[in-house]
Amino acid sequence: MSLHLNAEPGQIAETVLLPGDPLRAKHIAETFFENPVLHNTVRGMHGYTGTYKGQRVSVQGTGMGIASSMIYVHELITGYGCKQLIRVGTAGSYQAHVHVRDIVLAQAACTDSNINNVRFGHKNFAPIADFELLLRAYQIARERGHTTHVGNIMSSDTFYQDQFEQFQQWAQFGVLAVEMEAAGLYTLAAKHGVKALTVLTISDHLVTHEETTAEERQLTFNAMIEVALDAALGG
Ligand SMILES: O=P(O)(O)O[C@H]1O[C@H](CO)[C@@H](O)[C@H]1O
Ligand SMILES: O=c1cc[nH]c(=O)[nH]1
Repeated sequence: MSLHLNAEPGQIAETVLLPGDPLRAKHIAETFFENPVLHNTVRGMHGYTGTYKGQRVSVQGTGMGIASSMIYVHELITGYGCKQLIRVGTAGSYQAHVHVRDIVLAQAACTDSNINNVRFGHKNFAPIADFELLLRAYQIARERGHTTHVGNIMSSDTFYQDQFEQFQQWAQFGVLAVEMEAAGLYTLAAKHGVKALTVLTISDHLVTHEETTAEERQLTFNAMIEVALDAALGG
C-alpha cells in the first residue's frame, strides 16, 4: 500500500501501462487483459492487473498533468517495484505532416514544467525514452502499417495556453506534438533506473484543426495499446 494506491504488495505487475484517464485504464483492462482484477480504487484512479498473451501486466490511470502522474509513477516504482512504465495517451499535433490518428513515439520530452529546474538548479536535463522499448514499439507499429512518427514532444503544464501561437517555436525546432505527462515519467524513470516509453495517438491538430470521430479515435487508440503491450512484453 502507498498513499495513493491501495493495491496489496505484489499485486501490481512489473510492466504497467499508464493512461491519463482512469476510464481508459478500465477499457484497456476489459479489452486486452485476461482475468483483469481491479487493484486500485483510491480517488477513483482505477488500476488493474491481469495477463496479456499469458504475461502479467497492469494498467494504472494517472490523471492529467505532470504533477498528478508523477505521484503514481513514483509510488509504482518505489512502492511496488515496477520496472517498465509505458504511457499511452492522446496528443495534439504541432506539425502539418503529423495527422490525427497517427501514432507518435516520444523519443524525448521538452517541458514548460518547473520540475527539473528545481531538481537540477536551473541546468537542463533531457528526459528520454528507453531505447529498446522505443525501437521495439517502432518496429511493431511499422510492421502493422500504422503511420508512426518518432521524435521530440512537448509535455506542457497547461492545456489552455494564454498565447496559443507560442507552439510555433517548438514546431520550428521539430517538436511533433503536445501532451502533459511524458517529461515527468522519463525523469523518474532515469532517477530510479527503470524503463519508460510514451506512445501517443494524435487526437487533435493545432495547425490544421483536423478532428476525428469518437469511433475513429477508439480504433486508433486500440492499435496504440497493442503496440505498447507487444513492445513491453515481447509479442
Ligand atoms: O489522453 P491522456 O492520456 O489523458 O493525455 C492527454 O490528454 C489530457 C488532456 O486532455 C492530458 O492528460 C494529455 O496528456
Ligand atoms: O495535452 C494535450 C492532449 C491532446 N491534445 C492537446 O492539444 N493537448
